[in-house]
Amino acid sequence: MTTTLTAPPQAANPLRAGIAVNRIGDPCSIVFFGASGDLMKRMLMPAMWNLRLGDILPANYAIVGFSRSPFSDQSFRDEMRKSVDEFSRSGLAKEPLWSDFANHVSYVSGPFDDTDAYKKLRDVLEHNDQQFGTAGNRLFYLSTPPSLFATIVGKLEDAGLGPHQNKTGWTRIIIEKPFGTDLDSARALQTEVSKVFDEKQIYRIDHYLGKEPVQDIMALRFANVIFEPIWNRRYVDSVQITAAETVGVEGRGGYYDNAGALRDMIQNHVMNLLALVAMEPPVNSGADAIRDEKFKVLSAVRPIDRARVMQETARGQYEAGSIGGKPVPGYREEPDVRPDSNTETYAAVKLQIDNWRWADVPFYLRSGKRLGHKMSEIAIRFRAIPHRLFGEAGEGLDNNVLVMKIQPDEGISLRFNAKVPGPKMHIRSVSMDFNYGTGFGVVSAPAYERLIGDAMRGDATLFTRWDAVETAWNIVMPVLDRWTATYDENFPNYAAGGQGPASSDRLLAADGREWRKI
Ligand SMILES: NC(=O)C1=CN([C@@H]2O[C@H](COP(=O)(O)OP(=O)(O)OC[C@H]3O[C@@H](n4cnc5c(N)ncnc54)[C@H](OP(=O)(O)O)[C@@H]3O)[C@@H](O)[C@H]2O)C=CC1
Ligand SMILES: O=C1O[C@H](COP(=O)(O)O)[C@@H](O)[C@H](O)[C@H]1O
Repeated sequence: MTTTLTAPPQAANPLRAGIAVNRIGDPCSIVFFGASGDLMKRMLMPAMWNLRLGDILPANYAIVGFSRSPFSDQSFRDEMRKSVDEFSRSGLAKEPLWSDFANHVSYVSGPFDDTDAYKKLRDVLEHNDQQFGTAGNRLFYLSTPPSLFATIVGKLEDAGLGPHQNKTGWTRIIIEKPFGTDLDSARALQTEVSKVFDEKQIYRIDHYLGKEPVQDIMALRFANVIFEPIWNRRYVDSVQITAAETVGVEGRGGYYDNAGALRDMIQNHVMNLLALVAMEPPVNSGADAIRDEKFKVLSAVRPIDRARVMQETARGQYEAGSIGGKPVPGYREEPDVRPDSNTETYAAVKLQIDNWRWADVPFYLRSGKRLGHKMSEIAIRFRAIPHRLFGEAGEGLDNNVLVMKIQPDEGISLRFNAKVPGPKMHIRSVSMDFNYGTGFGVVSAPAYERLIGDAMRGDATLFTRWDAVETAWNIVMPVLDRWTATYDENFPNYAAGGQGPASSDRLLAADGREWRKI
């Protein structure tokens, strides 16, 4: 069978020239463990459908859902069609393509610790090789409660589905976050997974890495000559990394109340942003070269002194408030959250990187739920000008700030000072903005599409390697330990819809700085 590539729409905008879709995955069966779950419904199946629409799925593919719910193949397909209709960026699933796609979808029902269920799975995979030409290639996607990751990996091996038992094709595994709940549990999980899979076969997903503006951090830094010379302690005053959300726990209170913002966002997504923005240029653009540099810079993060955790961090928990004019309940009123919960829904941490490039440049990281706006960004604040030429006209000039806007309004913005038109020399801060949507005339694909496609092609660049996961846990552990051990009597301490707790403002004020407004 052959696959036709969809030609990119004709470029009216010169920036679009050269955008081509040529990222077709290898023939394979993809097995989604946790196929009846929330992530599958909202993200993973819509992503598969859009990969099909974009001709990024190979002609020889098969999709297998696996979970306990007793679906037949047909009732699972019907369920998946509903989720595509509701959540796919391409709108309602259209015929005849949907029926063709649905033919490639099947379902295995059973508990993840049941050996017989894996035998059924093995039969389905062998059948797929015959019927769809999937060539023995298998991609297992673990979208299940993390407590089941190790069990599933062990059972795959028991059923003869381990990568080293596969004599005809490749076997890879995508593992959802969180990879562990602390350093020890992450190491224990790694021990179990690595008994069956080699590092090159393991794809630890961090969906932030699949976001276009996050991938663009490397392009901005290493495909331009003007930024890298000033990307260091001589010119940079400080760096702020923010991942602010307006949503609360969205029906995931049971998970979140045992996680909190530090585990849920800082240890993985925000730490990956830090690594990309602070790392040295990799020796090439291969997965290992990039991940070597990410690991190196994370290793250079100064461990937070356990005695100073409360000075170097801030935590918060939201109380009832309003967002976009609508009242929302406090965290402790959310379903499955303990009424006296000590879990932080906001975390801020100040880090230092001990290397030649970044010595003495503070990196301020923050993430929180139920804040005033959704906003993820990296802001590089440059130093003040060394000499004031313009006397009073230059009083109170803002420092230059380069902002990489990850979402929403994906783009890059440079704040600089300019003369206000008129007879007098009056200077004011202005900004030069690039927006991905209008600049390239395309809407970015959701991260899961990019990441699943990459795993099908064996490109691990946008997945987190074990050494980085371990190092990121190492960085947050002193904070986790101290926060867990100390009940915060001030909780809840910020109103939903606001800027976060006052303690977070004090963290920066102590250094004579302020957070950017959310
Ligand atoms: N949902 C989200 O927004 C996000 C989720 N994630 C991660 O994705 C993963 C999945 O999350 P989510 O979809 O929300 O979880 P859900 O709780 O919605 O789904 C869990 C899935 O696992 C299945 N399952 C659970 N226990 C068993 C078992 N013993 N045997 C067989 N199947 C079982 C369930 O099947 P059944 O109900 O049929 O028993 C269900 O399909 C988690 O690792 C989570 O941390 C990461 C980022 C965001
Ligand atoms: O991994 C997670 O990410 C989401 C935020 O993702 P975004 O793409 O909307 O920024 C967060 O809501 C969730 O709690 C967390 O588990």
